[in-house]
Amino acid sequence: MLDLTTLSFSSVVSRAAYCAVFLVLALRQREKSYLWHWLGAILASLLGAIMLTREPTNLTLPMLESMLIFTLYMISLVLSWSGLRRFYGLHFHTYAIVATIILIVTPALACLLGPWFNVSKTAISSIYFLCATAASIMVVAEILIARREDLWSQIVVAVAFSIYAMGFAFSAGMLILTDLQISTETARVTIIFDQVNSVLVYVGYVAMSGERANLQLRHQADTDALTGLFNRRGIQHALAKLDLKHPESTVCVLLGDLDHFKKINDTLGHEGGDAVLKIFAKRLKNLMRRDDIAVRWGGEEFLIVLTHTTIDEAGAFAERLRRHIESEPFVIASQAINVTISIGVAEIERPQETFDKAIGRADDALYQAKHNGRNRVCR
Ligand SMILES: Nc1nc2c(ncn2[C@@H]2O[C@H](COP(=O)(O)OP(=O)(O)OP(=O)(O)O)[C@@H](O)[C@H]2O)c(=O)[nH]1
Repeated sequence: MLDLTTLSFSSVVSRAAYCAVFLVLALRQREKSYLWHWLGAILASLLGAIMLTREPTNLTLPMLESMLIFTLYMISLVLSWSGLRRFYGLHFHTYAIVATIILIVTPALACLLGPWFNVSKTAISSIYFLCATAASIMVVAEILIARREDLWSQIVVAVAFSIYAMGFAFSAGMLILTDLQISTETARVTIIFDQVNSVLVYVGYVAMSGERANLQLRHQADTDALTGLFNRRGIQHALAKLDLKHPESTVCVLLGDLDHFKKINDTLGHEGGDAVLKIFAKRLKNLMRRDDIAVRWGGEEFLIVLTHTTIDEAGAFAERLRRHIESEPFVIASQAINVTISIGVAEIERPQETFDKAIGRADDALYQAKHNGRNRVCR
């Protein structure tokens, strides 16, 4: 069986190692403020763990040292929470700041004032455990209730803090309701529990950061930087996500090409042409439903995939888009420019026809539209 000193020592060493990892991460990505919060959280708990190596049950320590340890652990929990808020890009409301200050200060005040009012060390510890429970619940709520991002790794952190919350609540309950004294055995279990759980938390943070960076990279690789629409690579991923399993569901493709774009470039310059492309993409997105897919297919050519849409509905959509572009001039650097679009429409003959073939037919229809005088829709 491992003795308390060895367990406390390993707790300090593992926290020191995580500090080193987070320091490197934070220094490499200084703009990511959440990494600094989490580094602070680990540092505070490292200092707390160092202080506890002297007396892991924290019962015979002088009150001032106990106060410091409780404060450090509360700071660590609060920084975990604030780091999460920064991670999700959220600001701190005044009520949340007040709540966190209360959580940090309460156990410290209990340590300071407790002896004056003959409050036992056990009761003071239970106040700390109650505050720690509240802080852990705040972290879990931040992740689970808000569900701001679809990251699997955040579930690891939420589970770890749920276990912390239950552990803290259990400890507070035991201290309040029973005569339980913090024995060597209790301290041993607590340190092992904390050791395992803290690994889940810190590895979870690193995984959250990595998972999000991965998703962002994939998003960038799939997206056209100028318009924010999918690029040719992205459509493969977008199509894979679509529910096309039902053979009855009709899918249509539209291929649109802005008319005389070369002239627009000649008039406004390349940057002006870029601005036209951006505005067009914005207007297109405003007309689309959630499941529709828009792709920048080439320079001024756009592919639109409409699911659960018949060819008549797709034709009507194309006509609506054409009129919307024609009717409202594009304003570029205070200059109003009339823009028109030609669109070819085709329905994918499912299940035998491939997307490429249907796009080929939409391209033929687009050619027809250009050939017939532009600013029109052809099937
Ligand atoms: N500003 C800008 N221009 C682009 C971009 N990609 C392609 N172009 C320009 O778009 C123009 C396309 O010209 P064309 O293919 O001749 O077609 P068009 O002038 O639109 O004529 P029609 O399609 O026949 O109506 C070319 O001048 C390209 O340089 C881009 O990302 N930004």
